[in-house]
Amino acid sequence: MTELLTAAQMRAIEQAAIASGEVTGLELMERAGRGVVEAIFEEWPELAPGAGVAGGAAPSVQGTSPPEFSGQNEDGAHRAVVLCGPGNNGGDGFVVARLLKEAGWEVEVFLYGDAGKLPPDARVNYQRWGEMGEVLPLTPQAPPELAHRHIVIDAMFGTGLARPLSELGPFLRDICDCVDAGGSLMLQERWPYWPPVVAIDIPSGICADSGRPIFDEAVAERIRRGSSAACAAADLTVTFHAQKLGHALASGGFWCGKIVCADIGISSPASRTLPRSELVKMASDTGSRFKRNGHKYSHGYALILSGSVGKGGAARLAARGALRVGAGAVTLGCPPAAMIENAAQLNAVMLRKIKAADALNVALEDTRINALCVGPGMGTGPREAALLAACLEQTRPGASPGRGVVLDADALTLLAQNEALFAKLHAQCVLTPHAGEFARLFPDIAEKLAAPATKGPAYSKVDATREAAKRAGCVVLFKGPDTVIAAPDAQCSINASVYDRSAPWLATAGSGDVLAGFITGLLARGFAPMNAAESGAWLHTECALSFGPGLIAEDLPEELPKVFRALGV
Ligand SMILES: NC(=O)C1=CN([C@@H]2O[C@H](COP(=O)(O)OP(=O)(O)OC[C@H]3O[C@@H](n4cnc5c(N)ncnc54)[C@H](OP(=O)(O)O)[C@@H]3O)[C@@H](O)[C@H]2O)[C@@H](O)CC1
Ligand SMILES: [K+]
Repeated sequence: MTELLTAAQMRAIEQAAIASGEVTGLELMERAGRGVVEAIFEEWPELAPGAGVAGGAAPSVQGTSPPEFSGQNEDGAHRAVVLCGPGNNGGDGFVVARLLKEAGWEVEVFLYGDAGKLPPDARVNYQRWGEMGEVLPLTPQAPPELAHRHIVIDAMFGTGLARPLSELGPFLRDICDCVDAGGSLMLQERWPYWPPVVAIDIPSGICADSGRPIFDEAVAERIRRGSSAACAAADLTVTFHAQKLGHALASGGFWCGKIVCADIGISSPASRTLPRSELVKMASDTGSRFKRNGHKYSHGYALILSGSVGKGGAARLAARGALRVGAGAVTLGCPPAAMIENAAQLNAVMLRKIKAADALNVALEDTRINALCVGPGMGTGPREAALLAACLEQTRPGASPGRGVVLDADALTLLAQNEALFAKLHAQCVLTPHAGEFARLFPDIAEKLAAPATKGPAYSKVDATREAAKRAGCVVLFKGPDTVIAAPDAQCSINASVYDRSAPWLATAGSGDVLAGFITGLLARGFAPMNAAESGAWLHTECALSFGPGLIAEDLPEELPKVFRALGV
């Protein structure tokens, strides 16, 4: 997990740096533009000065001839189109145009908006560029030619996007087409028709706080007809200082392509999110550190409630996850009829008959049990509702011993159906809904999140999860490729499986049950609910990355020892 900022936080950091005299806005813009150019040359070394493409043919692929068009003008220069917008994102674009021109490129610059209204720093860079080349108007009626160029720079809108880019939609479609068509091709193969698109800060049209494209009904209709796009896709996005929420949430990761964060030399207040090093430390705590001495029960004891005959797989996966993550002992509590089935499948996990709520209360007289997991494969009948009520009662803050409880799957369905149960939620609980479960539990919040984003900053998954956590009075882990974890006091983390942490194979049956087990095991180890949820989610992704494609849920707990070893535990 890395520190992610909102657009407002980034502006505040920038303003503080300027106010302290550390740097001027103009210097920041220069560094931003330089960061973009450096990232381009790093990503495509064949475009870097002295790489041998300029003045010669485009590099060939595996000894084959270069494409008919090699992309250079008659002087052999590389060619770039820079699309600038009316704010400081456009200002960055003018810097990039100047730096590329200084590197010998042929650069065409277009401005969307009125040059007279550019903010001061952008205007200075507009004027500096004006001494080197012309600026043409970017109009939807006469969009610039993108083919036969080496790079397209999207500097139209960044963190200041406030409204839908309605009239630019058809042109954005062309940009998306470049990215779509070129996606699987090597750079030299995509030329001359599909130049790579480099977005400055964030692809234009994407809200930096939510990762959602901002569009209105008119654009939505045009998108449905295929004649428009809501935002400009990118092959490479270069952002500054720190990634923004919109790079990780919703479809942000998809539209950004690859992301690079350029250092523009400003210091900022300490991170309020959990850095990776902290998680590594916490992950280490789940392994050897707490196990240097003591006995199994001093490492935590988890009780996982299971469903009836034939429904025990989910709870068994959770139990295995809890044990592997480091709980000293794990018991699976199941209806008597399911004992034989579970006994045939389990060894290290212990078994106990729990027919109904009274049996659960007896089981919980064992004060060594300090974490519970309720819901995976459990069922949603009256027995299960009573079990859930008993669990909530037995884990309430102040009860002795202190216990944490993970509520997943069928427990979430029961909570959605039963207001009285929902009202019993408390600070020791962790809810782990996927999108469907979240919508059943918090329909009004889900509706807000699903409503089209028509202005920025748009309502985000972070907003939704925070609101849900506050209402429920407990930690909510809202699953997805952009998992968001929030506590009632508004603490929030994102565990996004995007970019180099992308693990689409994690979307496999039973994977959520293992996650519930990981969190339960960490609660048993004494982690606070928020830390247990954050670390569980992070380890879950690490296991998926470590295993790779082909992963099934059973593999996740078995991968943990390898992940711990890699962490130096
Ligand atoms: N913060 C930092 O540290 C650094 C920031 N830097 C850079 O600054 C960027 C942020 O600049 P920014 O604030 O000027 O916002 P930006 O995205 O250029 O757009 C604002 C303009 O767009 C307009 N507008 C909005 N929506 C519109 C629409 N739908 N259709 C039409 N117009 C629309 C809006 O108009 P208004 O709403 O004011 O009427 C305003 O004119 C940031 O992303 C980064 O690239 C770097 O230089 C280095 C350090
Ligand atoms: K942009």
